[in-house]
Amino acid sequence: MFENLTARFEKVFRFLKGQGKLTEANIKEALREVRLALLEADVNYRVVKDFVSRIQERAVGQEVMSSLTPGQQVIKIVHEELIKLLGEKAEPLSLKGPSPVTVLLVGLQGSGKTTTAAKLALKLKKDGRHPCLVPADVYRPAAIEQLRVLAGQVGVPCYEPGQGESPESIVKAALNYAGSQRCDTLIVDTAGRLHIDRDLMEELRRLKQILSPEEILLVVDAMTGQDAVNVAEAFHKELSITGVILTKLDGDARGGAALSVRAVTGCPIKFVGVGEKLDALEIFHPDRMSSRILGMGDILSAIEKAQEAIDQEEAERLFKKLQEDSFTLEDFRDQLRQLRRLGSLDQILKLLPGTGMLKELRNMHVDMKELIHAEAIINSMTKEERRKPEIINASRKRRIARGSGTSVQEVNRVLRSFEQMRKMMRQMVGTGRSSGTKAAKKKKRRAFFPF
Ligand SMILES: Nc1nc2c(ncn2[C@@H]2O[C@H](COP(=O)(O)OP(=O)(O)OP(=O)(O)O)[C@@H](O)[C@H]2O)c(=O)[nH]1
Repeated sequence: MFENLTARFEKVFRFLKGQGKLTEANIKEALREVRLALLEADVNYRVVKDFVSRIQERAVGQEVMSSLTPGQQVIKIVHEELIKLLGEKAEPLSLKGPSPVTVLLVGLQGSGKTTTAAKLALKLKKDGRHPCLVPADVYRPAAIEQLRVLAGQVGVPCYEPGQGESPESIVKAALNYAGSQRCDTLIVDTAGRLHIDRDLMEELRRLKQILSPEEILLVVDAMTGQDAVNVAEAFHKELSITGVILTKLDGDARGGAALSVRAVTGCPIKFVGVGEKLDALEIFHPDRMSSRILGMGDILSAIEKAQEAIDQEEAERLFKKLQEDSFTLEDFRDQLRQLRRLGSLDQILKLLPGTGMLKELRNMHVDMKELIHAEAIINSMTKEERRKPEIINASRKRRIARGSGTSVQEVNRVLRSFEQMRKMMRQMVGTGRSSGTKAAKKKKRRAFFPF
């Protein structure tokens, strides 16, 4: 998402930076490009018009014209205005009411409500809360089963409705159920329709009345572009939603919904869904998103993602072993496991400045299958072989390949990677004999474990 928009912005910025002195005509030309880029990204027309005119007003003013770096100043203004458009700052969930507090999830069919309910439960659980899932979508029985399965995967309780129970009765019973399970937060998944209709809105209003939810979050599919904004406007009018969760931001939607929803409805985007996996829900940070869209990267999110996946203590332990030259194939396997947890390296690369433009990096990804094979190969070795790989001769290689269901070539590849890594490390740290200063050693360690 946003790739086209980012490429267009980068082009405009190159043009602006290339001008020693900016004239009003230059700025107008650049802003014409900005306007076109936003319209092509499916941003709401009114939003684009206001956004561009705000930038124009500031860009042709004193602030820029008298500056020594006018191009940079305009870029700064675009960045600031984009942050404002996206909502200024991250808006956390408000879960302060008496226990259990309720989060009501609403939205059209297929927007990702059920998945998002489970993702949210996982996030709250990680934050130390005790959420409970409530399926109130009685029109699609599979939705109840889907939520029950997801609750099992996330490890949170899920209320089981009785046969033919109405949504109103489900949520009333779920309030008692939450008490019995010592849950402090109810996350209620409601029914979706293909279009907004009267019956649905009335049902949602009744649920709202029973539950007095702290949060009513509208789940919208970013891939639906302008429609997402219309849906948000309609739900807000009927239910006074407290926030929006934009799903499928990992897809190739043009991004218009993300850029218009806040401006059109006045409701904050609180979370974004960035994948089908249950941990693919992120807090929406307007400043980080703005940097990402403008091709300035989003280093903070990249660091957070990597830190979540990498066990720092384990990384330190492995580094120490490398430094002491006592790194074995067992340690190599531990490291591969960490890499596997990192999962989508390509997602992290996308968050780094400039890399969005590099095609080869964009297409780069950690080949999970290869990592799994490498682990199986190491698992098929004896303890002695893992500690002293030099004893692995041709017949041992054949045995290891058979045992791991791979080939001798693959075994050779793993052994080669392991050797290369050791060699590289010896060069970097001088086999632990390096008498570098503490700071130099720290720098070397960073070079190896960039996170
Ligand atoms: N790529 C991607 N897929 C998502 C995301 N969120 C949800 N999905 C997928 O979207 C599809 C629909 O999600 P559901 O959670 O079943 O949608 P729903 O809104 O509950 O649908 P109804 O119960 O029919 O109203 C599923 O295949 C999800 O895996 C996301 O952030 N990214």
